[in-house]
Amino acid sequence: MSPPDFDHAPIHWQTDKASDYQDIYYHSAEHIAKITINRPEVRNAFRPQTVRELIDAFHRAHLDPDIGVIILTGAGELAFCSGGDQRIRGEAGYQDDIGVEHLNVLELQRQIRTLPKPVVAMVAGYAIGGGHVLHLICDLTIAADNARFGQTGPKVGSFDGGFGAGLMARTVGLKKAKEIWFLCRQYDAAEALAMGLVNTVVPLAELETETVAWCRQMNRLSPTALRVLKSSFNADTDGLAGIQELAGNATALFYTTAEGQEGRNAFLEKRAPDFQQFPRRP
Ligand SMILES: CC(C)(COP(=O)(O)OP(=O)(O)OC[C@H]1O[C@@H](n2cnc3c(N)ncnc32)[C@H](O)[C@@H]1OP(=O)(O)O)[C@@H](O)C(=O)NCCC(=O)NCCSC(=O)CCC(=O)c1ccccc1C(=O)O
Repeated sequence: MSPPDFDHAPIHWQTDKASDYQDIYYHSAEHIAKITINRPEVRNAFRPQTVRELIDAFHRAHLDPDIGVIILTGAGELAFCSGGDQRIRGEAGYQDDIGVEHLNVLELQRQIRTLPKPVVAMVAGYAIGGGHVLHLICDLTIAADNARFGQTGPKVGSFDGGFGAGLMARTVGLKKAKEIWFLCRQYDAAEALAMGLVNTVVPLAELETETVAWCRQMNRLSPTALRVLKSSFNADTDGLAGIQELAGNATALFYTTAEGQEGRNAFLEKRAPDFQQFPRRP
């Protein structure tokens, strides 16, 4: 008899009743937060309000010490996200309720990169345009077998020359990244797996179960090791901001040591610090 598979057991999400999001859902259970773009009528395209709410939800999951891993997904089976809502695209960005034009998804991208917890994209259906970039930014991607991936920028008069181009090239290689952007083709889940764009492909009916299993496995590991690894993977791509994130982790760890605390204590006690007591390790 095989042992019980707790990783794939059902999960019972708690809905957050306190938040008044219009465009997203926030669920949590077992140290996992699940953030869902809920605009299925437009294949989960985002508007400035959607992005504002996503930033708020990620901030919340970031600050919650009970959350170890975050899932980003889209409502329904037809799409993860179809990028910026083209119906409200103005002359210089996406218009909010009072007509101000934004490209605030770029802020969300940076937030997911620097958030010190693993973020997993759970993709059913289309991940297209800015929605494709969002899954790319996430640390891992679990795809359903109905997933379809691609960029449309040069077709609809847009492009993402930041992470959308640079991180794509580092993920799938330069030639493939240029193909994705220059030809605006769509790729099925098997092709995405073959080019290293996703981590695994599962039947649609098993998408959430498998994603949760991966999250449960990560939640059993050292949060500090995962945190420092994430910033290490991102450091060179993200330049000084990446080094800042990695170094910030070193500073936070240093603060927890007696050596780091000696400096603070000496200042508060108005005496000279005694760093001679600490070893110069090889
Ligand atoms: C996603 C599709 C391939 C799905 O096709 P299909 O299943 O056949 O459904 P449709 O009938 O086409 O769509 C159903 C319904 O949804 C509407 N819709 C779909 N996508 C959008 C959208 N992005 N905006 C608005 N509305 C959308 C569609 O019109 C239908 O509505 P009806 O009323 O029923 O007609 C297909 O829908 C598709 O190709 N969609 C468009 C994909 C696209 O081109 N997206 C925009 C890419 S550009 C972008 O995302 C920029 C983002 C950004 O902010 C940015 C800015 C600066 C730098 C970087 C970025 C960045 O990329 O992040």
